[in-house]
Amino acid sequence: MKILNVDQIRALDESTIKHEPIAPLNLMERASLGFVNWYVDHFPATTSTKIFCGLGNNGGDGLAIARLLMEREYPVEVYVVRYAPRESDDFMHNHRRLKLITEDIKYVEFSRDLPTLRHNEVVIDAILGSGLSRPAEGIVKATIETINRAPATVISVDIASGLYVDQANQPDDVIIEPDHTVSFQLPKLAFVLPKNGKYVGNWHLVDIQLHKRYIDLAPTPYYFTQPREARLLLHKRERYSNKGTFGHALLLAGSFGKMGAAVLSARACLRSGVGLLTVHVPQCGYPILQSSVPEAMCQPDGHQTVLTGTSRISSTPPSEYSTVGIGPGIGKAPETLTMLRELLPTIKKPMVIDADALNLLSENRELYAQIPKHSILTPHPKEFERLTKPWKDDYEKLDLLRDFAKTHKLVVVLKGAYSAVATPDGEVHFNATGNPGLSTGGTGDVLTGVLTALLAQGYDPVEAAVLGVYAHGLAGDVVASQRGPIGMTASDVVDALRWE
Ligand SMILES: NC(=O)C1=CN([C@@H]2O[C@H](COP(=O)(O)OP(=O)(O)OC[C@H]3O[C@@H](n4cnc5c(N)ncnc54)[C@H](OP(=O)(O)O)[C@@H]3O)[C@@H](O)[C@H]2O)[C@@H](O)CC1
Ligand SMILES: Nc1ncnc2c1ncn2[C@@H]1O[C@H](COP(=O)(O)OP(=O)(O)O)[C@@H](O)[C@H]1O
Ligand SMILES: [K+]
Repeated sequence: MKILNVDQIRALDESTIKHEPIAPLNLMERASLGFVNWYVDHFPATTSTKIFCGLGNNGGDGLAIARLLMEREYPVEVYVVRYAPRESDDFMHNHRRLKLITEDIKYVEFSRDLPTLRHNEVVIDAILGSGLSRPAEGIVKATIETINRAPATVISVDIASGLYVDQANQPDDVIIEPDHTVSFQLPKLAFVLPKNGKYVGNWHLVDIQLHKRYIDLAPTPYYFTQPREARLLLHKRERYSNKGTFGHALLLAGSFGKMGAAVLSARACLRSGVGLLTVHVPQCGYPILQSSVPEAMCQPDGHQTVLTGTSRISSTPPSEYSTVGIGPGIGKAPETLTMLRELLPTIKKPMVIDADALNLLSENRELYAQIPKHSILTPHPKEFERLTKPWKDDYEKLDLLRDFAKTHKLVVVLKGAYSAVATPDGEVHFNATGNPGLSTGGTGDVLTGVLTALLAQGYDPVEAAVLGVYAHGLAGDVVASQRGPIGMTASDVVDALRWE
């Protein structure tokens, strides 16, 4: 699913009006009805509802929502925040229509006009929408502050008032902090950026049949992966397959005290369909891996506690495996850096690079050029900062991410809520699955195992990253639904991986 910018959203609106064709007012009615259908599903008709409307089309939506809820006999109070002398045409039309069914529209010009908001009521925020062009001030600011202080449940129409759709807010901007945002048809870039979490709440999309062809043709680097799209990437298993069909992966993982990372990664790799798996671990990890992951072959390093790449048993060179995954728990010993330095030029196929392998790279940036093209790197934000440089806001971070992936021709998974998969072409695919239960040690190692398995099976690296990140988050969601997010462990995530 595409994520469009604010100009495209406006043009999409116009394109829908022109091509369907539909009158602008009817489109507003459709959007408002979409919101109301969502509302009715979530809040009973006894819910005391206060709707705050601005003077643009977001306010027009608010007025139409008020009328539609009144028709459904919700106890509704309407407050129009009069911050400017001018109203949009569709606002005016809906204002007239609402006045036909109620005398009781309240106008807020001064702080004293603002009502008291209680915990058992719902506030609908339709003050400012995608037309936001400057920070909220004066009575708009006072209204937003009052709503934010209130114990009421807050729902924003389309986007929280004061939040920009696709550009950074300033730290002192006053923005609605909703419990929910109900937006129209397509997600907005602002919804998937970490700093905006409290200005978005839980977000929901209502389909208002905007012009499909416009959406199909609109150029954008940003996508939001839907379950249906992720599932389409899954390869089917042929009836006449054998373990050779699904690749032989080499995982370089673990060091003294961090063998768990190797175990988790290996288990996840096996749970993700790899045909054969060899894990190269320091000698101290040999009995651990052999007993905890009997399905994997284990190759002990020549060194007792860290990886050096040497082995006393005769072994296949890394370049001959279907793919190589490196990083979980390896530490940053000088010998391990030497191993990485020697390994990279020999590998000609995309590989998976994570954790301390990324940190070693960031301390030795001359190695970037040696990373096989289209490899998958899986930094969390701190690791990504080490690989690049600090950013001033989430938008600058996104630019850095796209730039890094493009410059080095890599697939970069920037992990976190809504993990972002950046492609060598400069696209970014945001992932929807996952939850805060995954914020626990070892879940990143699990992801490395998953991605290594997919590359070994011959998945295209971008598809592997999009599908793997999706399946990993989904496993986390399954665990959260069974036992709640708080006690989730990385092992639970491995066990919950499913490929269907
Ligand atoms: N596209 C879709 O899918 C559909 C969209 N629909 C709805 O339309 C909404 C967008 O409507 P919109 O363009 O009228 O914008 P909105 O934010 O209501 O008001 C802009 C006005 O506010 C002003 N203004 C700006 N910042 C300000 C500030 N800080 N303080 C005070 N004023 C400020 C600004 O002034 P200006 O920048 O022109 O000087 C302008 O006059 C969208 O969010 C959705 O709800 C649906 O109905 C149909 C389908
Ligand atoms: N709040 C969250 N919502 C969704 N996914 C999350 C959240 N927090 C963490 N994750 C996921 O959990 C994993 C954590 O990886 P990482 O930080 O490398 O952990 P570790 O190094 O302990 O293995 C990533 O895949 C990340 O996307
Ligand atoms: K709003």
